[in-house]
Amino acid sequence: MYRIHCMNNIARVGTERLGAGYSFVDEADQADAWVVRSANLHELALPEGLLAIARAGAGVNNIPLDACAARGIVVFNTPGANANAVKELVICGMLLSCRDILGGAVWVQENADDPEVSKRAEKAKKQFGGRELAGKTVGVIGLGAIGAAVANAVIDLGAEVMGYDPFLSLDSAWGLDRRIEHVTNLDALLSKSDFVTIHVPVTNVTRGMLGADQIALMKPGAVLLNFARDALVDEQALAEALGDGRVARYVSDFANPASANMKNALVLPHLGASTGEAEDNCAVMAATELRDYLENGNIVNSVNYGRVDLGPLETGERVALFHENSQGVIGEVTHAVAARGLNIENMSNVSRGPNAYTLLEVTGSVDEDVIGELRALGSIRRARVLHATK
Ligand SMILES: NC(=O)c1ccc[n+]([C@@H]2O[C@H](COP(=O)([O-])OP(=O)(O)OC[C@H]3O[C@@H](n4cnc5c(N)ncnc54)[C@H](O)[C@@H]3O)[C@@H](O)[C@H]2O)c1
Ligand SMILES: O=C(O)CC[C@@H](O)C(=O)O
Repeated sequence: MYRIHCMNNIARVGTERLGAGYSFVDEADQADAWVVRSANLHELALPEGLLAIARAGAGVNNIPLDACAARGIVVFNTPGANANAVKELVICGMLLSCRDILGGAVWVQENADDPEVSKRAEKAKKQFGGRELAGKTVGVIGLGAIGAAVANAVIDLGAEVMGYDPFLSLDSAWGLDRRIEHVTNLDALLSKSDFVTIHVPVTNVTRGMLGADQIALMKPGAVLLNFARDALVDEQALAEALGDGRVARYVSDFANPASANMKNALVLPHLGASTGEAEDNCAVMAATELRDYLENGNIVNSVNYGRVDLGPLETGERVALFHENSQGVIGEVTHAVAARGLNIENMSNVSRGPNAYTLLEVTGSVDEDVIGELRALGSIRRARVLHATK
């Protein structure tokens, strides 16, 4: 029985996906794995027995990835599972910034009791008008699951699209509409776009990537949309640009004391992934990843370890080893296993920086002595044996 602790509530289809071999515990330090949405894990102690963390969502800036990797705690996310929900809200944000739709709706509410409201509406409406998205240039920074979906959608609405992503994956590239102009210079995108929308993860490299210098390059009257993370933008510099009208609007999914008080800003309470469909997708994907790791030793969609996939564990046993990425470790491991009369049928090894993971499929019985011997090797940080259950 594996014990799961949910740091945030996740959709029921996800907990059901975990199934009979799983129980939910209230105490984080008693769990084999954590499931999390946006809770900040940076300040929490990582319990000795914690094997994995699944982020039901895309962004992992709330999780100490390196500290987890060093301890052999695999961190997963759910790539693309909430992308459609975010795409729809980004399009909504663009359209809301084109005309004063919210102002118009408030005007109607305020005049609801006036029997002359329909006549007066025809006069009042000119203050809420604006422009169309069609024919404008939209600059998309980051063409992953969300950015690519936004780029394709706005091109279908008649906009011109410039896309910037120096690390574009082959999968994303295949899915992009051919009419999207691929730009390699962020400054060019900023100076030509009527709408700029950012869809990159926040990392030590991207933090503050839209700083005062980049904001100064934006086309006068442009709109900036940020449904990725607030830390990507220098919001103090942006407040000044919004104040003097150089940037017309800021549409952000991240309420904080700075953005909530900005002039000409439309700020939402982190609603991008808040649809039933996205929550279900994320919860099911997170649960599937956890099961595959806990039961089979496979690592799929991890953000701090490479991919290992030996398929389902149907017969025999597997040994999962986290170790230093250093010369001679694999030799020591295979030697120790062979000395115990176990035959390695299949094996996969991945490394990322100083950390490595090796999954061995063996015939023969892996008893506690073997595991104890492996653990005694100086380079091994965590060893676990997995038994076929069928
Ligand atoms: N508002 C929300 O509720 C919500 C929901 C989902 C995701 N997000 C945020 O959006 C981000 C993107 O999500 P996604 O699902 O598209 O992730 P993704 O991993 O599919 O795409 C990110 C893209 O950014 C690109 N990139 C990385 N560094 C870059 C750089 N310096 N310049 C340009 N491109 C760069 C990558 O190559 C990748 O294509 C997440 O990391 C998360 O922070 C927010
Ligand atoms: O869980 C959420 O509600 C937000 C998730 C979102 O920010 C993400 O990065 O996937």
